[in-house]
Amino acid sequence: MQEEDLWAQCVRWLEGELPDRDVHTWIRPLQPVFVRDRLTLLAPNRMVMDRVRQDFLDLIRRGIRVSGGRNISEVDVAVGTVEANRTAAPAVAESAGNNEDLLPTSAGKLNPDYTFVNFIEGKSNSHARAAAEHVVETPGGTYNPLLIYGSSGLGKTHLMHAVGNAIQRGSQRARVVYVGAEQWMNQFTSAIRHGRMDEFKNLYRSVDALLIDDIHFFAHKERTQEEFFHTFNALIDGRKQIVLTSDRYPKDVDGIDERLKSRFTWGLAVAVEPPDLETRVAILLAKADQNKVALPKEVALFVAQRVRSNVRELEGALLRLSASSRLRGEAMTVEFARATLKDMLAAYERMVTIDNIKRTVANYYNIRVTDLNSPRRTRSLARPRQVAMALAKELTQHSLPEIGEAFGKDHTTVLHACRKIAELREGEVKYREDYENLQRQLGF
Ligand SMILES: Nc1ncnc2c1ncn2[C@@H]1O[C@H](COP(=O)(O)OP(=O)(O)OP(=O)(O)O)[C@@H](O)[C@H]1O
Repeated sequence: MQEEDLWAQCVRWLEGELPDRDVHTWIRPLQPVFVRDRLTLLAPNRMVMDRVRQDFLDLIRRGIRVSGGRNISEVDVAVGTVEANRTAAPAVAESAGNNEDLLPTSAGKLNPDYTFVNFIEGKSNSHARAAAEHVVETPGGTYNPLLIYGSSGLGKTHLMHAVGNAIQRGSQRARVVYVGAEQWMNQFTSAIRHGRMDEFKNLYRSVDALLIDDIHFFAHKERTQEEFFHTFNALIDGRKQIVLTSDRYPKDVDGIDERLKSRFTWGLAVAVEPPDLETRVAILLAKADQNKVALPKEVALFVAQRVRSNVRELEGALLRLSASSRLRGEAMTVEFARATLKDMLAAYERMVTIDNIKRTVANYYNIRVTDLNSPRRTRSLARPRQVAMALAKELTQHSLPEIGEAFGKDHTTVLHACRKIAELREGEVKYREDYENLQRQLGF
């Protein structure tokens, strides 16, 4: 059996064993990588990795066995992603628990494919991209540190590497170090254990550009934060560039020291948002082109209309399409895409109904679903209602009048709600965060 089919079969088996929600939230985001008798499941972030390890790994192992994968002797989970153009080589961003990692020689390598040229620009990421390009022109200048924040799979790491690659190209001698926050912490603890703190400090304080991914990981790690605080100060004082990524605006990350939080936003903190439809189509077409996959525009549109949560999932969909079309020798039509991505699309469609949105929003704001339908206009109800309407417009295929009807309002009220929420998200971090949290809870 093809390895890809083995995983697909295992997922089908798991569907019979687990609630839909668990399959959608924890199992589907995993990307299988088979190397000989070993299966590594790449999780999009640490949270997924930890949860899968804790609650689902045994069941997954059973699923692999009953799906005919008896030759697979080891199954594990790591954080990482399969790059579309290197199917067999997983870029494992951080492998948890490897405390023996030491010093920057073992820091992550810059990914040469993560360049500005390969980064598709859209409304959702143009600020972040412009800021990143500015940093390349004047490293250690005004945008120091540059902090890029936003949900998973939206190109933060890509942009960070693009900065590193460009600085490196500009000066071969520049010492650019990229490292995940977790790896940095492991190196730090390892340096303490082995009495190599001087070496650790010297190395990290002598770089020209330090790129640290996922700094939200520093939350509640006081000693690591303390050490990072000193590294940070030394680099900023020396006018060396720092680039950071985080899954949230730093002020909203609990468990990070206030001094550090404020330093994170000394330079520029810039968000990447989920890409709009046009950008999703452009990304799919560009990735297809890079990988020499003949992807018709209408298929790109079909996929982009449905796979909306993040770019990594778009890449996953493209990978599946190109692998199956090659394997089966079938042309890439919309029908073919519909059949090949059936599971993935079903999960999306199942998740997002207006009722589901109402339930999720009501739960988030601690109000009752019936409050969302009531004509009362108090702010505490009106805002969640507007948020629910805006989510319904963005995440479902329903028209404005249909959404209006579901809330007992007319379509102009829905339109007004969408505009109002867009404006609030633009202007206030709190609204942006609430909206993104809700999108995430709804599977986007
Ligand atoms: N605008 C874009 N153009 C081209 N590729 C993109 C774009 N945005 C994201 N990608 C691709 O999507 C994948 C995921 O992006 P990346 O790893 O940078 O996300 P991230 O925001 O760092 O996510 P995480 O927080 O989970 O680490 C990468 O392969 C990246 O190349």
